[in-house]
Amino acid sequence: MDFKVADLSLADFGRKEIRLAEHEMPGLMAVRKEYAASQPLRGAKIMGSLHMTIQTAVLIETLVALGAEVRWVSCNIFSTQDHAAAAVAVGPNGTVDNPQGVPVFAWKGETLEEYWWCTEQALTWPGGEGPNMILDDGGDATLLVHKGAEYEKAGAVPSATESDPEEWHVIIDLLTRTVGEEKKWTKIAEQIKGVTEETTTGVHRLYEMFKSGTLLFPAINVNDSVTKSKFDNKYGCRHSVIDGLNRATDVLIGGKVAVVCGYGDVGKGCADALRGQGARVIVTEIDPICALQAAMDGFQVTTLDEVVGIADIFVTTTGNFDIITADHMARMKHQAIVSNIGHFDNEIDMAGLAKTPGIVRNNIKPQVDEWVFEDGHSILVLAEGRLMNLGCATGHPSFVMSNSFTNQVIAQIELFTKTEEYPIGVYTLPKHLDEKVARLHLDALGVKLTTLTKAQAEYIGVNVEGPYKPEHYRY
Ligand SMILES: O=C(Nc1ccc2nc(N3CCOCC3)sc2c1)c1ccc(CN2C(=O)C=NC2=O)cc1
Repeated sequence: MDFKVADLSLADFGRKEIRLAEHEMPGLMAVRKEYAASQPLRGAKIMGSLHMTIQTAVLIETLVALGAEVRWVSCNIFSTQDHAAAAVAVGPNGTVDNPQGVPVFAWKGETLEEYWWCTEQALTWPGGEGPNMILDDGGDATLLVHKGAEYEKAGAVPSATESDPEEWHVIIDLLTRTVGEEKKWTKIAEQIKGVTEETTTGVHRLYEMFKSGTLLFPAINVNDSVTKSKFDNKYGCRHSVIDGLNRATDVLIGGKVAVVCGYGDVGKGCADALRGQGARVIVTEIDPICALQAAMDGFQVTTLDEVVGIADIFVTTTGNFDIITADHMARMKHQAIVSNIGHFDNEIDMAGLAKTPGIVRNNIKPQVDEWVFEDGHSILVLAEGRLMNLGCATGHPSFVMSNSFTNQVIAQIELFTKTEEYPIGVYTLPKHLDEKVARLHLDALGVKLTTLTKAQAEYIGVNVEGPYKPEHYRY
């Protein structure tokens, strides 16, 4: 059994939390049942690069239940939950003294060198062969295979592009050590039937590679399934923005003024949650359609400059940068709370804040800093301006991840069993499979669907069993 985790003795704790998470991940448990007999992933050798959390452990063990061999790493050096990694390595039938689980190479707080070493380990089966499927989040596994093959083809160090990670030299060092006569990476790339990609960052990289003609195998863009991104963004953040605020500050949200910057799916979820806690929510927006939606949903919509001095809580959700500047923060109320839950870490100008004359940073506890201005007033910044639902809480809850990960399993089955239907390119799942993911979650919420009559179906031009909407439909 090859694996590398922080502490195998955490496996029992991890196993208990995996068992609880399974109850909250009905989509994954349903596909285990549906495909138990047919074993559609028999023969699949899946390398996964996705945050090694309790929820991901349920995904991994679902892939195994469908017949796959799996090797796993986390796609972020900080995101591993060590008890989840330990439980995956030991497995449901193993023991700490006799691990019988999945080879996993992940621990919280990896160095960049360790991170890429883990990725290479998970891409290398005993005997030197590689995977025939990749399950990626952010595209690092796909990147390493492509750069290795490029290196071997050119016989020279591949060039970095702007979407390549800043630790480019680490990758080159690894490749220089591993490329060779046996064309390790070329053979790995040739064996891969396809990759399924979880997030926008990885999807962007895939479209770039396809556009430049360098994509070596087909890809399914899981991110753009409605039952993935809409649920992550709206329902995941609706849950976790409150979780993050409470764990970080225990501040009473009711009666306070909360500003939500951005009214996309993330902003909609956050505004709804904060209003639910009794806050008076004010929205800022650049887009007239989103602004009109916010107004029609009963929120005041104005500029940050107008309200920066009266608000108690700020949440940025825009996916843009410098939304809250150092000047904004200097003008905020004493002990205003500033947080970001948008897609990247640069929505709050932390560098500008740190350069403010006379500013003093008091760390209150991990992920909570008080920044004291010269005039004596202070603000509380969460997670150093990074994603507060991950830094201060545990990200999206299991039920939301069940939607995302059921898309992943269905996409893996689709690409592995129907490879010939997917020439090199980047695809989204057909709508009937997106609808299938939703169907698999309805029983757990007590939903009873209504059935169209044949006449009604003909009337609106759909099949009784769906799909029910045109491709361009916006839910
Ligand atoms: O990124 C994730 N997590 C994470 C956790 C801690 C952390 N600490 C950091 N630092 C930065 C430097 O200073 C030290 C602290 S960065 C960081 C990131 C993450 C994303 C999606 C899911 C998906 N998911 C699940 O699997 C279950 N719920 C989810 O949302 C998980 C983790």
